[in-house]
Amino acid sequence: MTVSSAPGKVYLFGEHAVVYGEPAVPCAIERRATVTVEPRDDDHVRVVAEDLTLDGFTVEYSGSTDSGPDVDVPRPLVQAAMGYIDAAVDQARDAADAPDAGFDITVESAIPLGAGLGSSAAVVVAGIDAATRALGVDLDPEEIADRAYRAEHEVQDGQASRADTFASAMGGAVRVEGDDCRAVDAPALPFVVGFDGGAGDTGELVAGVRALREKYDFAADTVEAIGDIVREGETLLAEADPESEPSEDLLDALGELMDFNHGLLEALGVSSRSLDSLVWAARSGDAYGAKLTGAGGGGCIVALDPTDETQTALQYTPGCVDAFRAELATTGVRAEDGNDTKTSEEDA
Ligand SMILES: Nc1ncnc2c1ncn2[C@@H]1O[C@H](COP(=O)(O)OP(=O)(O)OP(=O)(O)O)[C@@H](O)[C@H]1O
Ligand SMILES: C[C@@](O)(CCO)CC(=O)[O-]
Ligand SMILES: [Mg+2]
Repeated sequence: MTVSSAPGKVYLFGEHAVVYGEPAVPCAIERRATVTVEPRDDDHVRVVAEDLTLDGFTVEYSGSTDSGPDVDVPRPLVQAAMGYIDAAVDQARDAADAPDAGFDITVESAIPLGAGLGSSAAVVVAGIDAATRALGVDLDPEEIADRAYRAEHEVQDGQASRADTFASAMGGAVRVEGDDCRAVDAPALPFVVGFDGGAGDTGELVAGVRALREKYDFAADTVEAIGDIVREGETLLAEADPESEPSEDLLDALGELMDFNHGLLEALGVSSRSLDSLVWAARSGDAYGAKLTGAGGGGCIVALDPTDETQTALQYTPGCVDAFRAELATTGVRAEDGNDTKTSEEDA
């Protein structure tokens, strides 16, 4: 049996624009998805995913995952629920050159679904790691990131960046611009997350931005302006000492850029009334800045505040179902079963 976990993420800056080649800075956070894989003697795949909104279900199917499972649930719902796991299974079979490998898979996750914290990327990254290790293949985190990107790209109809999957596989703060993905040395930022209990459809929201960008030059300019915000923000991060607490000046400047970034995302139509209300609650709670994170439509906002004030303000805001501090996850994908050669090599 192999068990792997991978973290979710918040975007300090740059979601959506990253799909069109602008840079983005997502940061992995200590909320993880854990995938347990047991190889089977046949070619069946059996998935237990208790956190899915279908109230938890169990399916069993054989052969190619293309044919889909035979269960009594509307097909689009199952596809939405199963697409990422299916794609992770396909990637693992391909990496191990074992097209007929079968698995029993259990998914457990502390990352709310569709809420902008990268639940899909974490499940795919942890799933590929656990399933390839179950087949005796040990991929390095960069290769898992690449395969997880291909999985998200496929499920999201060709509309995905490498940002979520790279952050989840590598951990820490990262910078992604097209195919160029790298770690960023950043001080530990005091992230506070507010959750409105909702979710957005990543594919639909990305398609909406794409349509606006094609219709209006000023929408294309807005996407580029988000890229300018990211470039400004990464200059600030590069000047900061990654070993020290972030200074008040740095938090002030980053917060201003986050507020601006949220405004541009709002203009591109991916915010919502409840996300805006959480953003404003965080700002009046004394956050240095606040913005939606991830695809938007509903879900989470991220704010910067080293004190408890923003979290408290969010907790008292109608429509906020959860508010918590999100620590930077310094480790990306990792084995939870003691069988990881990646970690043992580092230890040696
Ligand atoms: N615990 C889980 N078990 C099984 N599948 C999951 C789980 N968590 C997420 N998924 C898969 O990921 C999908 C949600 O991914 P989606 O990209 O829409 O949102 P997200 O990744 O949470 O947010 P964002 O991409 O905006 O950061 C779910 O529909 C499901 O297919
Ligand atoms: C909206 C988006 O930029 C982030 C979703 O977390 C989509 C992507 O990068 O694939
Ligand atoms: Mg996602």
